[in-house]
Amino acid sequence: MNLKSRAKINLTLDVLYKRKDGYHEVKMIMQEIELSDNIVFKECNKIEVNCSHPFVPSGSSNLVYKAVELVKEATGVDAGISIEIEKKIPVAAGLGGGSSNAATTIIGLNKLWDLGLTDQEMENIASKLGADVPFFVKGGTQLATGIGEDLTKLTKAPKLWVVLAKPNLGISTKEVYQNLDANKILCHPKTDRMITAIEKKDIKEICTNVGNVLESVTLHRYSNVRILKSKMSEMGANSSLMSGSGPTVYGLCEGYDKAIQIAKGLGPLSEEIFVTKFV
Ligand SMILES: C[C@@](CO)(OP(=O)(O)O)[C@H](O)COP(=O)(O)OP(=O)(O)OC[C@H]1O[C@@H](n2ccc(N)nc2=O)[C@H](O)[C@@H]1O
Ligand SMILES: Nc1ncnc2c1ncn2[C@@H]1O[C@H](COP(=O)(O)OP(=O)(O)O)[C@@H](O)[C@H]1O
Repeated sequence: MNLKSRAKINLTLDVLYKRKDGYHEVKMIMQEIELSDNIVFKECNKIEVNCSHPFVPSGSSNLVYKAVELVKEATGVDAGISIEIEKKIPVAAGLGGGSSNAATTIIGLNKLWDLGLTDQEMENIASKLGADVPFFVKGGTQLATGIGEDLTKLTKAPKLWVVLAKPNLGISTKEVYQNLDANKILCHPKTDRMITAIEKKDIKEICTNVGNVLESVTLHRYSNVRILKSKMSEMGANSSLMSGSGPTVYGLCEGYDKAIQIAKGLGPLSEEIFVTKFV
């Protein structure tokens, strides 16, 4: 069996405060995009996870392996599986690639092993793997609160094209959060306005209200992320923003031709550029 494992971007990402457990209380709107990895499931008598990408581990430290173990633990199934991850989503990029692979694994095993798990049960398993993992069980457009695991499905957002540019550096989410002072955030995104804009399918308002407080950490440290963001806007994207903890920057466009034109213009500045769209 083959399943697509799609990436996400954060249309908004607000941090409300740092919690006692060290995590940050967030309020963010996540959007699933078409860019995807391919996950291949094959019958096997033990757990095997392979990925040929140089920065993604094979074997037991891959999030997918951990997802298989958790599904087995939660359901009592005694079976093996061989999983191959064909990577296209840039790694450590703010696009949730590993989280998506883990959620797709839970969904895949639910089908293959005929487990009858509900979405809620799959989200509960997913939340043990990482803050971003539960989002990918249902995908689409969702409001995420808590550390990212309290989810509310929103109306499907209107179709927008997305130009992604990933600078040649990997970013640790943990480090970005550690370098954020939640008490000194000057400008919080207007999440509620974004929700209304999505409900009304108001593209202009959606593009006006994108915002990510983690930009204050990553843009400050890396000039190439700053440059990519301003170039996207200069070249005519309706808006541009860093996704998650970065360093990927995205530009939103109403038309495919504009998105392609921007992607071509960014060529010399970034090795990994994709044109994709909202799911
Ligand atoms: C920033 C976001 C936005 O969507 O995405 P990415 O940039 O990773 O794609 C997420 O909050 C990332 O979610 P995820 O990547 O699953 O995070 P986890 O593995 O659970 O946590 C990694 C580390 O980030 C910090 N962390 C994570 C989530 C959160 N709400 N507060 C935190 O402080 C913690 O230090 C944790 O040890
Ligand atoms: N299946 C996986 N796909 C991608 N990265 C993985 C996977 N399993 C473990 N990792 C590790 O998780 C880290 C974060 O990767 P990723 O999920 O792509 O980040 P982000 O959420 O910032 O886009 C990487 O350094 C990688 O080594």
